[in-house]
Amino acid sequence: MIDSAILSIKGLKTYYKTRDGYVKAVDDVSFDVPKGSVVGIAGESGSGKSTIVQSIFKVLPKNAEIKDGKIEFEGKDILKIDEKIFNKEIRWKKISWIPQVSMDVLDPVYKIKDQLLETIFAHEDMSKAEAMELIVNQLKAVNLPLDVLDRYPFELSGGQKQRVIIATALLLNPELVIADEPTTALDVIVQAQILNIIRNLKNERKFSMIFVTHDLALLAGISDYIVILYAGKVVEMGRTEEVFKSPLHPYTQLLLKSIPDIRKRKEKLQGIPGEPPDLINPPQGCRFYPRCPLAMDICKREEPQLINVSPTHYVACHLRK
Ligand SMILES: Nc1ncnc2c1ncn2[C@@H]1O[C@H](COP(=O)(O)OP(=O)(O)OP(=O)(O)O)[C@@H](O)[C@H]1O
Repeated sequence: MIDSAILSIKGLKTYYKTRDGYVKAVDDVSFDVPKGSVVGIAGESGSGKSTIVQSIFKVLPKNAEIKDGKIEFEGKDILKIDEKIFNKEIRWKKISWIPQVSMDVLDPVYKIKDQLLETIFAHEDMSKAEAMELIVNQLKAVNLPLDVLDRYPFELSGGQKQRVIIATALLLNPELVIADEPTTALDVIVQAQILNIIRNLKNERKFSMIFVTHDLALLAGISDYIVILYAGKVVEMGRTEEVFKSPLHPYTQLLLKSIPDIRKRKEKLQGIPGEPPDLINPPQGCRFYPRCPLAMDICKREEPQLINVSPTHYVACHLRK
């Protein structure tokens, strides 16, 4: 673990109980978020990204069970903190969340002003005038006109809604912000604007951040570290430049090959052949071996452990032993 980590996930196992057995969605995942840094979590759909985020923010669906592990925030295991205390003192105040705009987190029957006021009053003793001052400053920070305050969510565009969600997430000056696919479902131009806003606010306010995406290319411009997830396991992690310049896991290499390169327009894009495994009965050895172009015999039998190839770069692959 890194000494200056604001968040340290250790051996986290989050499973979902289903009629057919447990879905091992997050299976022994460990990584740190160094204070002040942005950690990107990337992986295909179903790799467990949202399950990690929901475990940290303590908003897992009812059939989820945390089977093992710790999530230490500022040195305290948040899994052991009582829900009432977590809600009053940590959720939104110290750790906050920017979900996908399509998740409809804004309540359709309340005006934007009332939603923002409610977030403040749930956590802070403050007069309405003070709260309004905070809200006005926050809207300016995300480049929204003040007239959105008297509108309902359905009267806003996708990009405007996402700005309101960012404003809400940053209202109470959190120390850790979890951005969970914050630009998915927005068009390319709006995506770039939202990323810029997040980047600028991060530089200004110096919070730490987890940035979840299925699009590895997005992380090049925003993250300091990258964690690559495959089927509920960390297969590689390191500084962003290490992962981009010398990807070691065949899965990371394939993910990088599937990023379009605007300089080589004619190059044919490669998807990754095959499907992720069934997480109720995952393969015994490496979970990637059925799709791995470099699979060896040992990969079917033995699960590769994460090993260091530099002080900050880790990979779990038998090729790297
Ligand atoms: N409530 C649930 N009950 C059963 N299985 C679930 C539940 N929620 C998620 N899963 C399964 O857990 C695995 C991980 O899902 P998760 O949503 O964390 O992945 P993800 O990487 O965030 O995917 P996406 O990018 O599509 O959101 C998947 O196999 C998914 O089908």
